[in-house]
Amino acid sequence: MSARRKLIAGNWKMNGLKADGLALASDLAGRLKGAGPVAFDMLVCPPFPLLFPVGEAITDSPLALGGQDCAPKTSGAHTGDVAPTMLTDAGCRYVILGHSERRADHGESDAVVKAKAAAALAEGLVAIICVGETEAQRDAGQADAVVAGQLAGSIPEGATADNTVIAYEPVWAIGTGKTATPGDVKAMHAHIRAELDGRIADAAKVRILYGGSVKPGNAAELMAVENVDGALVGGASLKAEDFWGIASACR
Ligand SMILES: O=C(CO)COP(=O)(O)O
Repeated sequence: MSARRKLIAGNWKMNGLKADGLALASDLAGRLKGAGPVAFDMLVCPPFPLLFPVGEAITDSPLALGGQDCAPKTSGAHTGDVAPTMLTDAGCRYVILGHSERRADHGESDAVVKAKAAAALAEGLVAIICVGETEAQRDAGQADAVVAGQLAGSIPEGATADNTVIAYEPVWAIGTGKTATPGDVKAMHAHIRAELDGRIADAAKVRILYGGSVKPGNAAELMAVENVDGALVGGASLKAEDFWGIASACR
């Protein structure tokens, strides 16, 4: 039994309008309330415009709220950006940073991710820092080196097991229906844990999530893998039944 409590995080990405988000979050909050003590923490990360209404709808629930990105600055002339303070103001406790879609769509480098994470930690948010290799990098035998480089470049000073979570999301497994094998996941999560040593205080206590086509049907197998401390879920987090099914696979 791991001392690390599992975190089941839903990344809604750019999906859903207000009514959808409210219905989904309220459904999950209701299930959490009805379930009594559970073996996991549950988090939803809606698009920015939904943070305030969803946050208000789940105020009295253990369901946690997170943003999908934040700026590396606290305020000012940065059109289109969202400050970490704005996330906490909306009720967020977490923020996803360095997701491969942001690295690809917005050219976010490790240095940018690190600056964002530093700003998030300064605001008291928990940073979920995403890493993962592309299919070409894996095929070339570079997966371990790529992930080690991302960890070295993206983790800010002051990171601890309490304020930082790592999410391993192989790019080729995101939204493709392909999942890494339990053996590959075990090897990569052990590699990540070893790389965290010396970079994060209490590295043994850091939660390392797996993400990439996690579904109710494969969750139990993946969540049982050593050093897998939860899931970062995209598509299957948009249906309460599926997301709850994934969480229920946690033992
Ligand atoms: O990118 C992901 C979560 O951040 C994973 O997305 P899918 O679960 O849709 O593959």
